Amino acid sequence: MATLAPSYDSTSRPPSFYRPWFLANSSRFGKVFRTHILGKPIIISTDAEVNKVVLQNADRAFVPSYPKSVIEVMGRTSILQMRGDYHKRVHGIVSKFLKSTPLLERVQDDMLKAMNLAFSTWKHSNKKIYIQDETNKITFELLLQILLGTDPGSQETDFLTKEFMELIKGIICIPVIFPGTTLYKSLKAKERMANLITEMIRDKVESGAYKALQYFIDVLIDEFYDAKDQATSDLICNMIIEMMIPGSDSVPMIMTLAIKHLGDYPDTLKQILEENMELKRRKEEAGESYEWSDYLSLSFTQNVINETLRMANIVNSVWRKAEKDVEIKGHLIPEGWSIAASFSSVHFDEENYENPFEFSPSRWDNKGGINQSTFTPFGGGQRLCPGYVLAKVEISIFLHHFLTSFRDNLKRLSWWPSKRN
Ligand code: HEM
Repeated sequence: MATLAPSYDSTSRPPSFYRPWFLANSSRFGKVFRTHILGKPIIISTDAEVNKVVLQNADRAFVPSYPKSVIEVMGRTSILQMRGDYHKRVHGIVSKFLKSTPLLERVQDDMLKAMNLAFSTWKHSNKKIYIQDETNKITFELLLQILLGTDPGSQETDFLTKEFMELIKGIICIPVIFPGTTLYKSLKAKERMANLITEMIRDKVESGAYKALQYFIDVLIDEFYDAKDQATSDLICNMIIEMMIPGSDSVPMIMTLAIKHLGDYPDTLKQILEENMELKRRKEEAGESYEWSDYLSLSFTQNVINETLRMANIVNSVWRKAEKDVEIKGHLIPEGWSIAASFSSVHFDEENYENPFEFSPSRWDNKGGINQSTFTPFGGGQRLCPGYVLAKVEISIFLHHFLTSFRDNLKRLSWWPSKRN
């Protein structure tokens, strides 16, 4: 019989659960301090209020600043490179699509199908099941469905998944483009993905199928495609591929860590099970099927997700560059300097959270209006993550069905690492 493990085998990364001691204790060094990294002047902020000003002034005083390899892989026409009104327009299009009710309804159906398939495979497997690898597969195939409408298990899905694995290696690497280097191979993989997506765009345009506006590719064709301008097709390809980068690893990481925490804290597991079993009972008694919004109504489950987001810090800081001298709370950020707004530090700061290293979902009880400066797992301001509703819906659906349908198998969970002291 299979055992379930939360984390990873030798082919995937471990969950990003670590204690950023230095950053969490950085107030000892001052909450905003100056340093140099590779000779470049950098200001690191671990102050919630300073971070908030930085986030809210993106594009006016501060512009996003990323390593060269990220810019190469994401592309010069990436949303990260966009500024001003154009960025606002594109961010609005992405955000509207990812939050739309028809999309979330489809996500709930598709996820349920993918999870049922996974459960039946796990039940009959004798191997150890790695939750992170399994959720990676489920959510990446789902993401491809959302972006392009490709079916899980189809040739296109397998091709794009394989090439994406090569592409993602180029995100953090030595930025040298030369045959054989990681970045070169990554960009070649991106080219092969773009060729396939270009064909899909052509088919959609010729058949008019994009007019149904079902998938992200459809929305982008409708907004940007111009048959006389090849650059518009390239732009669409790039936007689709770049969406796979923030959309891929982040959601499975939170699913994995939520499950790991539930295994470590039996009282929390009991409480979340009761809440989810109650919803399942209600649905069965009324003979109703689930709506995507049902999952978000589970308040304790949302507390567990928020607490996991607080501690996991998938995006542990964002980087900006000052376009002019800016003074925040008496700290001068000179023009041309980079500033790293550290979310991890704020999330683990005792001034903001009591016993910050304790996994305690009940700290979110009755926190309807979550503090916008001390809780920023999805960033904020104009660059607030456009995928945050989708992410929360996917995580909530996963937790509900994992806990309720796969309940008898919870005892087969084998944790690594076990609870840290
Ligand atoms: C738990 C899951 C996720 C977390 C924690 C997360 C976190 C973040 C954060 C912190 C930012 C802001 C970066 C900055 O200010 O520079 C961001 C931006 C972004 N995220 Fe997410 N994200 C998640 C899931 C997703 C998903 C599922 C998608 C899409 C399918 C997505 C798409 C994006 C995009 C396109 C941006 C860039 C927005 C812009 O610059 O205007 N994210 N995300």
